[in-house]
Amino acid sequence: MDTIGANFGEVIQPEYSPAIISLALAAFLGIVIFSIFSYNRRSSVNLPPGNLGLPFIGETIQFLGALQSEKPHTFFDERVKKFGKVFKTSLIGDPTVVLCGPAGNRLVLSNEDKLVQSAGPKSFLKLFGEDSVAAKREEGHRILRSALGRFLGPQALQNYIGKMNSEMQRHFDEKWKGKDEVKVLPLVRGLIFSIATSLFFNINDDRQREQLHGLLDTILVGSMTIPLNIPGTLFRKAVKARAKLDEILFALIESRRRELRSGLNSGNQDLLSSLLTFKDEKGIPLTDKEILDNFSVMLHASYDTTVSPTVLILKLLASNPESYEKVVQEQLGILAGKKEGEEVNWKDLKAMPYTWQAIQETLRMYPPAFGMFRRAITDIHFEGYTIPKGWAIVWTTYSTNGREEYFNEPDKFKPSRFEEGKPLDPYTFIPFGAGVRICAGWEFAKTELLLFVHHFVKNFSGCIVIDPNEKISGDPFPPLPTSGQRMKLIPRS
Ligand code: HEM
Repeated sequence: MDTIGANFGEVIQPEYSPAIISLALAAFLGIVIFSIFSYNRRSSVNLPPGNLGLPFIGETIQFLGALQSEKPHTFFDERVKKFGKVFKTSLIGDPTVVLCGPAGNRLVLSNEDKLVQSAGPKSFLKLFGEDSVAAKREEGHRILRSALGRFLGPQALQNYIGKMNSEMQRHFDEKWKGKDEVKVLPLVRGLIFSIATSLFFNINDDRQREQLHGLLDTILVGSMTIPLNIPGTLFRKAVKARAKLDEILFALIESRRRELRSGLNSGNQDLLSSLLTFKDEKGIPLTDKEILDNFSVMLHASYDTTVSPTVLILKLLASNPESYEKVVQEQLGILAGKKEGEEVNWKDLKAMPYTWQAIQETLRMYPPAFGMFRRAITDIHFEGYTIPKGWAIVWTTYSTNGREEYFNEPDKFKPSRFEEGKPLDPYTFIPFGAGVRICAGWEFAKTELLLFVHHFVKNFSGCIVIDPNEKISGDPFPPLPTSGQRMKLIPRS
């Protein structure tokens, strides 16, 4: 694993075995004891076929190993071939049923709080917070979604597009322009993080941004390890980083509260103001813990997921000149209607259908999220099998996105498959999930990705990926070029 955060604040050296081993150990330490009792007791029910793997460890190593490889879908493909689209396994300490294909996706994503509820690894919950939108359920989840919706909905986004534009332009001016060659991944990481800190907290100071970036990286590393809070572990480091992050963010909360009280801030300036001024239908504001946990989860959820398609779309366009030319023509058409220095606006984003098709095709070929875990809250009967109450359930993008059954010539980059008037079968293309837990930031991500491509085309007439065969793999997810994707740039004259 690469050293993460080496350029920022705290330098983090991976001193222990990688995430995959830690998670296996976590399983070994007995998180699954419950599960063993549970499925032995229920041996009379018609469980789906599959392999529960090694005692305690289950198939966690194979699962995370596949997600870290160039072919992350193999874990699912091999088992679908052997057992069918509904199979059992044991992952990260839990007996698990994986549901593949649109019918399985529909079952999980349209039955939140009826048949299933959110569930995630313990280390993740501890570090990102039990009061975050990703962890809360039922009414608590609904309230947090509506609090975040004030900041992430299309109405609010229209107010932030100017800020996103200036972050992008500044970034290209400072880090890309005048260079013959760049390493894309670290640059895009910096850009996406800067946009988050600017729009979430109105932090514009580079040193403070770098400090937060270092803390987030430490938390991300720790969230995929054994949740052992003892000196020397990566988890302990992550817990300390989360405490430091809270300290910084709490100071921001206090100072913003003062500004809001004295009328110096309008309440819709950024995510911070938006959460501080939110009240639910009963007039109850969010607690400080809810605000902090949601900052933490928002920083995480908006980061690598967006970095991955932002980097990979350049690779895919560079190797598909016909598609690249169409994107260029669309973007130049928009620029032609602008005065010197005038930036694109919300209306212009609606006039980028082909660019959006190319982004969707990138998300299809390289889904940033493999899917998500849920827990069965009742016995579920599906396709002749029973998924026992308490078992984990996985829905996955990898069961549809790359399969010939749903996408003709799935290995080819064909943005036209997303053309208007060519409806896709429901639940076959769901990079952002679906239903009540659909990604809260999907429109934010769409705006960021469209603006990134726009600014790239505005500044460069072309690019060449130096190593077109560079490995793309997750650590354990989302997919990223392993050497950072070096590219030659051709400036637009
Ligand atoms: C291309 C970029 C992104 C992708 C592919 C993506 C994908 C996803 C997926 C698959 C989920 C889980 C859905 C489930 O549990 O079934 C999710 C949840 C979430 N995402 Fe994103 N995401 C992206 C960007 C963002 C951004 C930019 C933000 C914030 C600004 C964000 C905020 C969230 C939040 C808060 C949740 C939790 C929602 C809930 O549990 O109700 N995401 N995302």
